[in-house]
Amino acid sequence: MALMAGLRVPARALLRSGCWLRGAALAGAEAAAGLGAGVRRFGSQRVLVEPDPAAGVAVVKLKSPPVNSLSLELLTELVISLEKLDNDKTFRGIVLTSDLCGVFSAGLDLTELCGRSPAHYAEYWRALQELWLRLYLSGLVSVAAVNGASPAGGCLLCLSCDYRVLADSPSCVIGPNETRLGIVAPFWFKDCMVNTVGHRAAEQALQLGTLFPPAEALRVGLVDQVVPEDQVQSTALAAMARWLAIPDHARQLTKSMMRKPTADRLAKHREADVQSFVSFVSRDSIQKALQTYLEKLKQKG
Ligand SMILES: CC/C=C\CCC/C=C/C(=O)SCCNC(=O)CCNC(=O)[C@H](O)C(C)(C)COP(=O)(O)OP(=O)(O)OC[C@H]1O[C@@H](n2cnc3c(N)ncnc32)[C@H](O)[C@@H]1OP(=O)(O)O
Repeated sequence: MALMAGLRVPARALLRSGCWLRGAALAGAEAAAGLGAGVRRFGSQRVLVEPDPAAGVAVVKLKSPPVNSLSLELLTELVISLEKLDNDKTFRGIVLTSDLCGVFSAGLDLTELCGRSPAHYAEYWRALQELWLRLYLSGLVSVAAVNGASPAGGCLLCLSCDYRVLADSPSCVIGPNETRLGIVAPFWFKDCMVNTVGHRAAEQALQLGTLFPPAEALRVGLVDQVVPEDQVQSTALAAMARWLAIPDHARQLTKSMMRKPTADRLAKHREADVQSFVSFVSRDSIQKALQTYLEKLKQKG
């Protein structure tokens, strides 16, 4: 304990990243899923990809301790992994999950949004747009296995998938809490919310910055299933099997028909959206609000 207190961040990071206590159970689950025997993991420093070529499915795990906040590096690595999987005919589906315990993704990395240059904000926002467009329009079936808290940008990742399974734990809150930070979700995040939960529920959640506990997230339709924590990945894989039973071409054309009009609203005006973000985030009042929020988070930790 004293050692862990002395090495606060690394110890927490290790606990989360390794999920030490669950290591043996996970190894067993991997073996049961057919991983390990001749099947190679790939990916990058922050994104672990566990392929199951026989099933045509890859489990994509975010592993950027301590909280999988969406840094420029994580966004870039995730786009690269998704592009690779999208272009590999072996794969028909991905399960997106977290390799950390208790957190799916803390959303945008606030250190990317504070005290940086306009050029940096623009580069960061382009990377976020790129990730959203790639995930939202992916021809692969995407199932989010949400095994931890998923505020704001974390929620956006989940909403961009085709199906969401959330762990039934009080810490596994999900929702668009931006206004609570004094910031505003982009219109394409708003559109995703509306498309998922309907206009009235989206309006309330976005204005109030609601973080839904699991039962409420299920009730409002933000997630499709809530299951015990240790069943999130297996439930996501079972859901995946149902989606993969549909012929790809018909499902993909239908997905595109449903999603392209939403994606096009951004795709056709990407640069204007970048400039609007840069001017918003550069305001003194927004910088102050973000700094204050980040300091509160650090004090809490
Ligand atoms: C101007 C922008 C305009 C529009 C953009 C709108 C679109 C999207 C916006 C966003 O996504 S904003 C980010 C919103 N995210 C949050 O509000 C989540 C904040 N974090 C938390 O609530 C918690 O950290 C947690 C995810 C529930 C995990 O809690 P836990 O107790 O497990 O960890 P702890 O709080 O101690 O954090 C550990 C460590 O990580 C740092 N941290 C947390 N979140 C972020 C983050 N989003 N960005 C950067 N850093 C983050 C936290 O400060 C701690 O750091 P420390 O170890 O140095 O103390």
